[in-house]
Amino acid sequence: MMKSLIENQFIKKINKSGENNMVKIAPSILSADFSKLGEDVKRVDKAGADYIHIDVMDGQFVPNITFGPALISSIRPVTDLVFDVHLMMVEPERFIEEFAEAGSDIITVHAESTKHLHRVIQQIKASGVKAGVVINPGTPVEMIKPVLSMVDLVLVMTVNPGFGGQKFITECLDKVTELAELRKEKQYIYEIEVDGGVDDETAKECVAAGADVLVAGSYVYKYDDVSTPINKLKEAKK
Ligand SMILES: O=C(CO)[C@H](O)[C@H](O)COP(=O)(O)O
Ligand SMILES: [Co+2]
Repeated sequence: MMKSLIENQFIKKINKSGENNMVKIAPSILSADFSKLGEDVKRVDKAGADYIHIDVMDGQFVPNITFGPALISSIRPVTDLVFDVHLMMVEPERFIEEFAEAGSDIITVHAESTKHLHRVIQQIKASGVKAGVVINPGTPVEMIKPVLSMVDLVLVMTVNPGFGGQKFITECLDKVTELAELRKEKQYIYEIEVDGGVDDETAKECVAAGADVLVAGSYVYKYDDVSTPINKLKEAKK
């Protein structure tokens, strides 16, 4: 997608106090119907989604296998929405250029997945896309402090990664609050995204803690009319 369009959608909504005016919704296609994936992407686009969240799993970092760059390329023509690509793979540095080429707009890497987090973030930025860092429920914010000034997005996992449809882990919200406070104090520019177990109820807790972007898979795609869950999630900030 055009770089200027990404800038528009991505950064502009962060105002001077470091808080977004509205919450963004990132449906996870992990819960879409893979036999008609393009259609399922179009449906959430039409229903007002902000990002398309794409969960890449390698069967090693997490006990599940999903998509690679070829799938991202194949759905790229279907929508202009930001592709938010969540890499759950060991040593993501091996594939950053391929995922950027395939049409990613944001690539997020797990702090636990590489020995060279700082270098991978540099690599993502050099490939021309936004860079994000992800932390598992068992990982403290302390571990990513050295890279917070470099990233465009911080993703706080609110389930252990690997599967959709798991129960929300409330304790992770303390990290969202900590990241929101740090952003204000240090004038960082990252968005704070939460992923896992998000529905209309847990969304309110996420937004109250300081989340700017809500990933939701099973909650969105269980509805025939996906505008219903997307609107309910957006109401979490009203
Ligand atoms: O990264 C993920 C799992 O590792 C998914 O994005 C997440 O689980 C979304 O699914 P759900 O909203 O159903 O919990
Ligand atoms: Co995800």
